Amino acid sequence: MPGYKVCVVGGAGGIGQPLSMLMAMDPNVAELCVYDLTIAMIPADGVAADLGHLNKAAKVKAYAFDKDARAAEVAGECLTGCDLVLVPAGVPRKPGQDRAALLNINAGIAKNIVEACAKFCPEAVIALIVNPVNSVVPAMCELWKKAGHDPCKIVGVTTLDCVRAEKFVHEITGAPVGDISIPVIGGHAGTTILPLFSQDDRAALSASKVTFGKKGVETVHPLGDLSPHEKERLAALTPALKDEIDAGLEYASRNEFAA
Ligand SMILES: NC(=O)C1=CN([C@@H]2O[C@H](COP(=O)(O)OP(=O)(O)OC[C@H]3O[C@@H](n4cnc5c(N)ncnc54)[C@H](O)[C@@H]3O)[C@@H](O)[C@H]2O)C=CC1
Ligand SMILES: O=C([O-])CC(=O)C(=O)O
Repeated sequence: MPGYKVCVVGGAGGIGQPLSMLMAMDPNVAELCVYDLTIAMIPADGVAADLGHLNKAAKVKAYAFDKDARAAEVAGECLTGCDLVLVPAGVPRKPGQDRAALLNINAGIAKNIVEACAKFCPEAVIALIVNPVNSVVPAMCELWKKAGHDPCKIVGVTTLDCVRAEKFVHEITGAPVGDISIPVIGGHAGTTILPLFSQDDRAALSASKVTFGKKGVETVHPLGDLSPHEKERLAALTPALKDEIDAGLEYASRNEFAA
């Protein structure tokens, strides 16, 4: 087994806890860091203690930092040597709010963490779950590039959209869930989420249009054939997606990692 070191930042939160459990159960993971704030509703220490009792190989450790601390100053032990940093740290939206409203606060949280990754684990793949994914990912990629690092290491996580599309198709068609494979393109926000139902090949393949390798994203695959309806939806969503990417780039133009 490869024996990877993984950190889940926001690891005591709603997404972070089950994600940390999945990581602790993965035989590829030798070391798991559950990183959160000292003010977190559930203490990182408790999450790590419970996960550390799973009869799995991963060694689990907790890190909790003050909300005003700079990760680049305090998170050295936690991040050094990480192969993968998963980031569900951030504020979730409230009913009626859209994901874009979270940009300023969550980009600040992501920047604090990604800046520390640039210092302590610049070779790690950094997977951003924090919303709005469509803006936070381009923002962090730009800042990462400005700091001289390879932007193929920064990815957004939207697997949830594939999982949902596959479940809905299963519920409607009754086809076995394991046989359904629906790629989803367009990003992770309201109308920009475009499931390509026409490409369901019933072939239990990964729904992803991206191939990962040691360097992060190694191949971005073409979209393949789209049905007329999908082409129409893609044309309609592109301006919204572009605006969200531009909002991220605009954030990056006003900010940089602290020296
Ligand atoms: N990409 C996707 O598919 C999805 C993204 N999300 C996004 O993930 C984020 C987290 O959602 P939930 O887990 O439901 O929220 P939550 O509030 O339950 O958990 C967030 C955790 O992040 C921690 N945190 C906040 N600031 C931090 C910082 N500076 N450093 C370290 N930890 C920090 C909090 O203490 C908390 O434990 C939200 O932005 C949400 O919109 C949620 C679901 C799916
Ligand atoms: O809806 C949200 O705010 C959280 C999220 O991204 C999702 O569940 O798809």
